[in-house]
Amino acid sequence: MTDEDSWTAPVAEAPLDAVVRVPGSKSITNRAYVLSALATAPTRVRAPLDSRDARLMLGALAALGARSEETPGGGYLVHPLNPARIHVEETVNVVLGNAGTVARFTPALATLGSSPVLFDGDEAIRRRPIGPLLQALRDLGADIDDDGRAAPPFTVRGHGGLPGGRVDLDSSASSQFLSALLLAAPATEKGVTVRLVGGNPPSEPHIAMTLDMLRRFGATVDRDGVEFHVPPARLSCPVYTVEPDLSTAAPFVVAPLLTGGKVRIEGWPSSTTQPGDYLRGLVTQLGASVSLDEGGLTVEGGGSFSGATLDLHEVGELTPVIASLLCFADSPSVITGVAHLRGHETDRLAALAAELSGLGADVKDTEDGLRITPAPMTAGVFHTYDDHRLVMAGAVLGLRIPGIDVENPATVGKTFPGFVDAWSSMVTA
Ligand SMILES: O=C(O)C1=C[C@@H](OP(=O)(O)O)[C@@H](O)[C@H](O)C1
Ligand SMILES: C=C(OP(=O)(O)O)C(=O)O
Repeated sequence: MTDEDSWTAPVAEAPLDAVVRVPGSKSITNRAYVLSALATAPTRVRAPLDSRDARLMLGALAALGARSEETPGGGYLVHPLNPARIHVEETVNVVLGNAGTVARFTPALATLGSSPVLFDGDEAIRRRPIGPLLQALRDLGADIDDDGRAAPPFTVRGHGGLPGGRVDLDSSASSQFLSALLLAAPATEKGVTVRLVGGNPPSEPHIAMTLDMLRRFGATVDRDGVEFHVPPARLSCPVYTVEPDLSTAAPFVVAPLLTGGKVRIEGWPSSTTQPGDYLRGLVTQLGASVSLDEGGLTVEGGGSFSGATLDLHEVGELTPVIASLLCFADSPSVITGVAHLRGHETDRLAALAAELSGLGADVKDTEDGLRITPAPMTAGVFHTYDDHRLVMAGAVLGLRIPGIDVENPATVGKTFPGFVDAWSSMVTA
């Protein structure tokens, strides 16, 4: 049952036997759009994600002077940024929603124009970290006015280009700070050399994704440990095809462990930088059998599984779904390495501890993760804090527990507007 406010997640009454298609990767789509806007000729982005975050990115780029048009057969043709289209004196608005990729990747682009650009979004994005990125952009020559808030709303005043140069960056709160500097680097006058200081950035696969996609658009990228160098470059990539989103696939991949039977995810790439590929190893460790062929990934599961100690530092966005899964293990689990999740869409560690414990499991948030001690769980409301991945986590619980009412299911539209239908079809297939 779905109404505007809640959705009763379906229980799997029998082992699953389903084939699922998930939409394009948010992270690849939004990088492809940014790089297309910085290219010298239009790029056709094929099979992109169509969701709130992806639309916000297209909207931001349009506001900054890079228009895009839908192409027959799906996807978008993204035209290069034309800084001259931004009129002096008029303030341009970029709407961030709660999209980390839009908030972190687009401010550098506003330095290329010649008018003030105001960045703001949902209440939640005002609480997410961005200060070290704004400071690094200033160090590279950007003119940014944030009234000392180190948060949206802030204004970037374009002066027709970003000088670039060497900069130290603490990217420990989000890998997106580093990705943002690297994505913009080819468009700077001197290129950019970033030296990481502070703690190790999370989400290493997303950094690898940034480097890989820069290279595909023709940039040169050198990495020497904690130092990255990207010289100025003329970017181009006539066609870019987006992979399915393997993080969005997470609840579907783990489902057979809870229900038995099998689920096939179509289009799983044989080689990828996406963090979601970690799931293949994880579900194997938990007793599923997994086979990857040219057409996709098949996961077959069933039976009980033991808890695990997992460092999810590199794949933090998978935590909500994995935490729900581990509530059904036959021994306790510990998740570490994800302190930065307190600065995601919501404080995910606090939210998961509250919601999973509220339904009966014993889940505690620690300084950098979760301690999960399984216990019988019962029906109730699973609050989602306007976080798409909490909707997915609630759906996973519902496979085994009747009466899980997932609050505000529409918020899953950040990355997968069709999630509720796709999930229900999988469960009833
Ligand atoms: O660069 C990206 O596309 C992303 C990087 C990660 O951010 P953090 O490093 O802030 O966790 C990830 O969690 C987010 O969903 C997408
Ligand atoms: C952290 C996430 O999103 P964002 O791109 O807004 O950072 C996420 O999708 O889990």
